[in-house]
This record gives sequence, C-alpha cells and structure tokens, in this order.
Amino acid sequence: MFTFSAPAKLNLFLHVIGRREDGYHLLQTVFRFIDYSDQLSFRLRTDGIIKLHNPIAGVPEEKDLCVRAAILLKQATGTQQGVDIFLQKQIPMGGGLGGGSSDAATTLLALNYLWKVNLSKQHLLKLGLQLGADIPIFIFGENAFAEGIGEKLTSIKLPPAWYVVLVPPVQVSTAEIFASKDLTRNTIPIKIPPFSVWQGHNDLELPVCRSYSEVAQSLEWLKRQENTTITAMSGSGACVFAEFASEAAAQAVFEHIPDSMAGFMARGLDYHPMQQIVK
Ligand SMILES: C[C@](O)(CO)[C@H](O)COP(=O)(O)OP(=O)(O)OC[C@H]1O[C@@H](n2ccc(N)nc2=O)[C@H](O)[C@@H]1O
Ligand SMILES: Nc1ncnc2c1ncn2[C@@H]1O[C@H](COP(=O)(O)OP(=O)(O)OP(=O)(O)O)[C@@H](O)[C@H]1O
Repeated sequence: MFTFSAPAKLNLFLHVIGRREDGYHLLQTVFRFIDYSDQLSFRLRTDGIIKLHNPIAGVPEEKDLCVRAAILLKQATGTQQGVDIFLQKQIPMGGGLGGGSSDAATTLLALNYLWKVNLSKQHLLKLGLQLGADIPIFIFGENAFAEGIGEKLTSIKLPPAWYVVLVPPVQVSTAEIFASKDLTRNTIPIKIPPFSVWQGHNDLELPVCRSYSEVAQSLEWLKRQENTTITAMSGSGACVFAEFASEAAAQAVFEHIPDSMAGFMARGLDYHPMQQIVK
C-alpha cells in the first residue's frame, strides 16, 4: 500500500475579470498550499478494476473525483492495471479549499508513478483540467499566480505565513456562486510583476456572504482580530481565513475562536508535497 497526501489550497485573492464564451469565468488569483490534507492510499491491482473502498457519504463512488481521475488516466494511457483506493478526508467539502480537486490531482500523480505510465507534467495538467478548473494547480506543485480559469500558472514565492481557517457549517456550490446576479465580473486586471497579494480581494465574497450569513459572520470575526496580513474567503467559500506572519500571532487568534465557530490552524507551504514526483 502506498500513501500520499492531498493538501488544501487557499486563494489569497480572487479577482473575476471577465467571462469566456462557454460561461466559465476568467480569474486572477494566487494559490497557496497549506499543511492541512486528505490522505490517499493506493493498492495496485492487475485485474483492471478501479475501486474506492470508502466512498464519502453523499458522493457516489463513480462521481468521486479520485475515481474519475483514475479512470481518466487509465483511458488516456490504455493501461490494463487497476487500483484499490482508500480516501481519508480531512479537508471540509464545499469549503473552497479545493479538497476534491486535490484528491483528483494526487490520484493522477500517484497512479502515473505507480502504474509506471509516465505521462509528462504537461500531459497531466491537461488531463486534470478536464475534471475541474482547480486541479491543475495541484499538479503544477508550486504556489502560483493563476489566470485563465486557473490553468495559466506562474510560480510565485510567498513569505512564510500561518493561517487561521474558519469552517462555517455550510457547503457552497461553486456553480451557484459563479451564476449569482450579485457577482462583479469586471475587476480591472492586474499586471505581473510586480503585484502585492495583500492588495487583492475575493469577488466571490459578496454573493456568498449575501446568501450565507454564517460565512459573513465568520469573516467579520476574523476582520476584528489583530496582526492579520490578509482576511478573506477562499475560492467560492464557505471557508474564510486570516493570514499571520508568525505562528504565535496565529495561535493567539486561534485560541480565541468563539464556541459557536469551528476552524483549524495551518502553515503555508512553498511546494505541494508531491512536487518532485513528475517531470
Ligand atoms: C473558485 C475556485 O475554487 C478558485 O480557485 C475555482 O475557480 C473553482 O474550481 P472548481 O471547483 O474546480 O470548479 P469546476 O468544477 O471546474 O466548475 C464548477 C462550475 O463553476 C463555474 N465556474 C468555475 C470556474 C470558473 N473559472 N468559472 C466558472 O464559471 C462553472 O459553472 C462550472 O460548471
Ligand atoms: N474526493 C472528493 N472530495 C470532496 N468532494 C468531492 C470528491 N469527489 C467529488 N466531490 C464532489 O465535489 C464537491 C465539491 O467538493 P470540494 O470539497 O472539492 O469543494 P471546494 O473545496 O469548494 O472546491 P473548489 O475550491 O475546487 O471549488 C463536493 O460537494 C462533492 O459532491
């Protein structure tokens, strides 16, 4: 059995700058990996069967993104091999932390290696994008400035940082938020370099906060805390986070989260833990 982790991401900012003809939105965002992860274990099979042994409640096995990723890789390479998958979820679902996307990317990276089918990183990036806009970043493997729908990636160096992430008790549908009439779709594009991750905002915050008061309240609470360098929602929510330049500053805020709110603390990573597994 081989075990790999699938880290969560934060969008340090997320600007919606337009819309493609197919309805997908054009973004500018900065992705940062954090040390808060799902775990995926793989046992190889020779009979070609792909089986997820512990499907998530409410997500049928064939709809799970790691199963879909395994099937896609099998089809793309024509391999006759199969795999048993065991998924240990930690990343909240519908949280804007890219959990399902990260599971799919880890599956693509792990099976590309374990099945010895050896597709290039470029090829895996394309396969990942077929499953979702958030998957390429996890294959790219470095914190990045992203454009397009998240597939045009430029690696970016970020300073050490710690995060307090609040997890409001709601799941937000990404499609629903991008379809909202309250969404601003014409933020002025920023140029790189230089730009500051601390001057951005998340255009999806307003429609999410209007529909989900729990998200608005969590964000308001974080904005009242001291020593934060960023406070924002990640992706399409529901999670919101505050960034700190020191672990002690994050810890001080984490210890005072009200009983009515739930959350966790995480450290910002420089690289995806599987970054070296593909060229
Ligand atoms: C909000 C982010 O998390 C930021 O990182 C991502 O853009 C969302 O990526 P994702 O969850 O992988 O989203 P997908 O599964 O590709 O898309 C779900 C739905 O969201 C809408 N969608 C998504 C991404 C995008 N750039 N524009 C969109 O309009 C589309 O209606 C799409 O059908
Ligand atoms: N392995 C998986 N883990 C989590 N969700 C999955 C998985 N496979 C499929 N899904 C489906 O994807 C939906 C979105 O889940 P996910 O946790 O990735 O949301 P998210 O963090 O908001 O995503 P993003 O930040 O990419 O928009 C879930 O509600 C679920 O129906």
